[in-house]
Amino acid sequence: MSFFQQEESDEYEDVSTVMVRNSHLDLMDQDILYHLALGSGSHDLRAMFGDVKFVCMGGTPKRMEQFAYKLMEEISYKIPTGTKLQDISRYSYRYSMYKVGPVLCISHGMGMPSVGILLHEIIKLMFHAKVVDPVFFRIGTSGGIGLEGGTVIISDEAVDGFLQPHLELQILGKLVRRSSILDKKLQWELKSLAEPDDPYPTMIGKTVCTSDFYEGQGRMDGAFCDFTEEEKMEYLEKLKANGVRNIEMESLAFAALTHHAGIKAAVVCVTLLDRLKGDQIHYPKEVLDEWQQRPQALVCRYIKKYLSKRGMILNNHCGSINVKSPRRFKLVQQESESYD
Ligand SMILES: O=P(O)(O)O[C@@H]1C[C@H](O)[C@@H](CO)O1
Ligand SMILES: O=c1cc[nH]c(=O)[nH]1
Repeated sequence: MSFFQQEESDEYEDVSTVMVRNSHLDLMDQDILYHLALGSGSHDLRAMFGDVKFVCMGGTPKRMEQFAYKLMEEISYKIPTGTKLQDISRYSYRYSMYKVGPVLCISHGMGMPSVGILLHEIIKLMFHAKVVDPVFFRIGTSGGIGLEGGTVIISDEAVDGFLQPHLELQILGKLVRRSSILDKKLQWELKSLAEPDDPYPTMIGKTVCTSDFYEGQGRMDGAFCDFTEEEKMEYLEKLKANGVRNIEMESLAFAALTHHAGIKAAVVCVTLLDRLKGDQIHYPKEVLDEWQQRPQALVCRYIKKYLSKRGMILNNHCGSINVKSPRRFKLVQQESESYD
């Protein structure tokens, strides 16, 4: 029996809207989500985003646009002929955001400061829109530890370079720690969706999150390097011995901030190389593009399964859904531009 069969739908029953932990927001007459080019005064956030169930984030605008179109196909979400998905945050010139029925697909840029700013604003967006129990995913890339390129890792824990499971923030000149906890059950549900035919392994493991791609990840090919090959290998072997499967740059902030907001979240990354064998990412673009789609495929299966189980897979015309569904997905007005 699969995980999904064992855990019947009550595990997913909607129970609460997203809460922010900031009483000051109540005193503001409007909240400008500056980096999203949205605001509670300028937009009807409830009407635009009230039906969101999943928020998917990844580094680049292109990946997230590609993911949005993949989802469209998978959940039969239609937009008017001759139009294309609109980048809702295009006027921020920071992040890109696409909405496909109940799924938001957003680029988060590189590193924890970038994903942290985005999470503050997306969590507030969920709050203003009165979104009920959303699930957040990061679909990313990473360096493998003793694993070949193309391996999919579902993070069971996000830790820093000292292997500590918390995010350290400097707030008002003081160090504040937030636990970087990810939802265990969600990890196993995702793992259960890896198919025997997938031509690559999918595994659960610990993820190290660093503040830098080069020296911070023990690379010797940056502009600077003050350590030896032996010191580098000693560190990477230590990570391996401690159950670390991959290294990337966002999971710690992603896990800590979603956990602080009480949001269920998962990090799914593909490895682009084995860091025990080298530093440079030398695979052809086509190979890397295909690898990047692997975490997307897993998350897509999860979303599809969730929606199918509730009779929420969309019908064949714009934004409508089955009558069984308790909520209606909204079609954010799409641009009247033809596909490129
Ligand atoms: O989601 P992405 O592919 O951006 O994640 C990793 C971590 C850094 O943002 C970036 C470094 O190349 O890739
Ligand atoms: O080695 C890698 C590859 C992708 N992203 C990272 O942060 N590190």
